Amino acid sequence: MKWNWKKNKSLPFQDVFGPAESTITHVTYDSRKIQENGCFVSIPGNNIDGHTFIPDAVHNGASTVVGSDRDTLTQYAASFPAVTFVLVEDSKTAMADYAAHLHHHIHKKMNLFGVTGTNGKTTVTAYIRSMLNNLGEPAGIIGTAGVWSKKSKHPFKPTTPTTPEAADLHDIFASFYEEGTRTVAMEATSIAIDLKRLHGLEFEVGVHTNLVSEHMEFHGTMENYKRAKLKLFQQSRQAVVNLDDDGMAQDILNMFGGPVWTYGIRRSADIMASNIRTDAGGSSFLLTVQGRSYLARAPVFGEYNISNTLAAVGSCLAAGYSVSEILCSLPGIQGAEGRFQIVSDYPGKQIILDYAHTPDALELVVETVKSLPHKRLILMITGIGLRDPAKRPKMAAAVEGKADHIIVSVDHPGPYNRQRIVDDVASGFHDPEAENIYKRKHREDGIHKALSLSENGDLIVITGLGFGGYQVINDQHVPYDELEVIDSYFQENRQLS
Ligand SMILES: CC(=O)N[C@H]1[C@@H](OP(=O)(O)OP(=O)(O)OC[C@H]2O[C@@H](n3ccc(=O)[nH]c3=O)[C@H](O)[C@@H]2O)O[C@H](CO)[C@@H](O)[C@@H]1O[C@H](C)C(=O)N[C@@H](C)C(=O)N[C@H](CCC(=O)O)C(=O)O
Ligand SMILES: Nc1ncnc2c1ncn2[C@@H]1O[C@H](COP(=O)(O)OP(=O)(O)OP(=O)(O)O)[C@@H](O)[C@H]1O
Repeated sequence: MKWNWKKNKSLPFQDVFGPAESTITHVTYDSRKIQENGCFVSIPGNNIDGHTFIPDAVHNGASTVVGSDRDTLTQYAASFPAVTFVLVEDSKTAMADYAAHLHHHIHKKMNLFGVTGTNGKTTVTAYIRSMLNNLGEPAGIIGTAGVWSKKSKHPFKPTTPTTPEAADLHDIFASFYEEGTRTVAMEATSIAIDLKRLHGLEFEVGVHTNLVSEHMEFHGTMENYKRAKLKLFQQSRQAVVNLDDDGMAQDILNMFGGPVWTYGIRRSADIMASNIRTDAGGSSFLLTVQGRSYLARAPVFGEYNISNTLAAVGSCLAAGYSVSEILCSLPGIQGAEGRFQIVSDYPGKQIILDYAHTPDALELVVETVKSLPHKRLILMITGIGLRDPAKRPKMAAAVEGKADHIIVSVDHPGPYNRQRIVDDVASGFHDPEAENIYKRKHREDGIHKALSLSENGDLIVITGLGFGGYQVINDQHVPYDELEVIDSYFQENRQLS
């Protein structure tokens, strides 16, 4: 696409140096991804200033370089006269605007659901996707579980854990649109919102799950964290709000002017669930929508997943589906990988994998599994190197005395000392040296230890960040496959002491 920077008034910028016209085939923030006729957006990062990589980007074929540092751009414009240099006030918002322009603002033709909240985002997006697909509306998801169109997993290589950078998002929307997936349920994390990855998007529905303390290492205070999440609702036409949540439900209701569907189990709301009964195949419950009740069934476990189901029901109601259509789609609802995933490949072993990585999430999972038949409960919990260290001992406190054996291990150590992370978690137990507590510095060893402790009839519950395809070790994304790790135990029948 040829861009004439001076003539096209819809492209915001402050100044242009070099040729006023440039050909652009892709927009990216990473010089290593630049190819012929790429538009490189230099972003001042946490580690290094993206302006440093301008020569690399030009060498790799950039026709256009965007940045916010006037002096640097004018210097490079003199060295590379064939390249267009575009000065902007804010590189991140410019990147979102330019990526949208490159793809002819296709996002405006798409039906976007944005899900925010501390816990449950991935699950709710997966539920919405499966319900809409069951209802005949091709829907995809974008989030921690990866990028899935209606058909299959997208070959997108993530550079962020959950919500991709704006340039990547617009590429994904374009490829979804091309293959006929016009509806997307995506996770809208507070960090992504603060870092303007969602700049310019308009959501048909903004969905809220809950707000408890998380990501303090980024936001610093709960107020900042909440403020970031609230911004999603400034970009949404309708809202789905969990009234059971004390963290931010009322704040959304106070600020939001559009149509709202509220949901809740403990508090009166537009959409409610009661009389919840769980069996080996899932849960049955009374679904009440605006005062009328219906018998509903869904293959989900635990009250929190009923709550997540209500969020998905609210999203489908907001999208215009009737209650009877929704009731038909509920039995086909599907969760995301690793979210209360039951592994039934190994006879005699009952294994449940769950992404719980906050103290609250951990408590809920343990409460839920306790209602399933079992002899002993063997539980693995983790401390996350790359997240707020203050949370680590709280993970132990959340489960103390609630399992027969507890294994403490590590997720995403990053550059941090593994032993320190394990010890930080264990310090939350009254007696960190108790004989039913085992410390393992590597997730793989923790899982093998849990399996080696188990006998027939025991329930093995492995929690933490085992899904996503990698673990961050130092500054490397090292490939990691949870199911392979489990399988290797049975292949080797290894017994760790
Ligand atoms: C805090 C944060 O969001 N960091 C993201 C940010 O990294 P950074 O600011 O450290 O980047 P940097 O290393 O200083 O580099 C600066 C710029 O130079 C560029 N560069 C760098 C090297 C090079 O050779 N060429 C080049 O052009 C980089 O692409 C970048 O644009 O830009 C990188 C490139 O996109 C991201 O990979 C990185 O996400 C890291 C991996 C991360 O962990 N992000 C987390 C905090 C995050 O975003 N999490 C949220 C919430 C998760 C959840 O709760 O579920 C999420 O939405 O994922
Ligand atoms: N509605 C909920 N309330 C509380 N806890 C929940 C809820 N839904 C899920 N959880 C717990 O949180 C864990 C993570 O769930 P999920 O991946 O859906 O959340 P998330 O918000 O996407 O988290 P992340 O952004 O960190 O990936 C689950 O495995 C479960 O233990």
